Amino acid sequence: MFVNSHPLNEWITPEIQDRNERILKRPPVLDIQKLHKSFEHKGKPVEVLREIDFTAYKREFICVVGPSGCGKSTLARLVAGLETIDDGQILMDGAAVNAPGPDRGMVFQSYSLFPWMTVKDNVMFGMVESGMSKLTAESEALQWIDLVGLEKFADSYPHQLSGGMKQRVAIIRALANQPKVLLMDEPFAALDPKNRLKMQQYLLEIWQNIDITIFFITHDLDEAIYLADRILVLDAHPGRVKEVVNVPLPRPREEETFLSPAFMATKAYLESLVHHEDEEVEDMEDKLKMVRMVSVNSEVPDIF
Ligand SMILES: Nc1ncnc2c1ncn2[C@@H]1O[C@H](COP(=O)(O)OP(=O)(O)OP(=O)(O)O)[C@@H](O)[C@H]1O
Repeated sequence: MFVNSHPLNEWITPEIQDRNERILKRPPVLDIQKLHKSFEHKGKPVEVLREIDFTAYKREFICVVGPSGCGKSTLARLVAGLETIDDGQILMDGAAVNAPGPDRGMVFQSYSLFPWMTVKDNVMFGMVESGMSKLTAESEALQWIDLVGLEKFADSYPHQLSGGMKQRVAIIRALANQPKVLLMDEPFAALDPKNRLKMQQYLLEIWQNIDITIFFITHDLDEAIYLADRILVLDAHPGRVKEVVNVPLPRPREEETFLSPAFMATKAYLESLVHHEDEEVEDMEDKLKMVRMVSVNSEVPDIF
């Protein structure tokens, strides 16, 4: 008989299991089906994504990780409707994606704010474009600006803001248009570790308070574990789904989450999936053993 002995199962408590099951019963929001994508390179097609199948459910937080060049950004751009699909399909609430649309908001690493507009005008922009009156858009924009603590900067220009502030504006600008899915491609990669953590905390807080599914690309495993309900792990050349990992961590997540044995076990497991798979399997087993010892002794040794 097949026995399910996934290395992370021991960290899945009944509460986490219950939450995971509830998420999978929600309506699917983003449904990627048998997706293929190739690019031309020196006159020849190079396959970047092969047969990607993945479904994200309402209010789920998904992170996508994988080795450099495995097609993470390409996948985000396909979902955004910025690239054409070669084969397969992407459905948003059951409707095929073939162009950008207001149901998908986007935030990238490079701050895509309009430099000639104030913070308030940047946030208002999409709402006014979609037909909202300037007065209503302004009042909504100010509420969003308050939500991320930037009320004193509503009339500032992007160049007067720090990197973290700019990303807060980029996030609320995307959210102000009420998308169903927020696509984020390495949004915090340019920030220093302290500001990065702050931004992750902001994002979790916002996400917990609004009805949004987040599809977040990162190469940072700590970031993925801290944020996600499930992590889509891609393989490279061509990019394929290697595994979808359920994150065995309760919510809300705190800073201490990074030190928990379940976090460390998840990181060790993801490292074994993402980096040099073959030679690191034994190494991962050692790390997982160590994590088990730590949880028994409930002390965190310096080696972590
Ligand atoms: N417009 C394009 N034309 C040709 N090749 C492209 C194009 N966009 C991406 N590629 C190629 O597709 C592959 C996947 O790129 P992509 O940026 O999606 O990977 P990634 O996983 O996001 O990488 P990284 O983690 O390094 O950012 C790379 O080999 C890249 O050179």
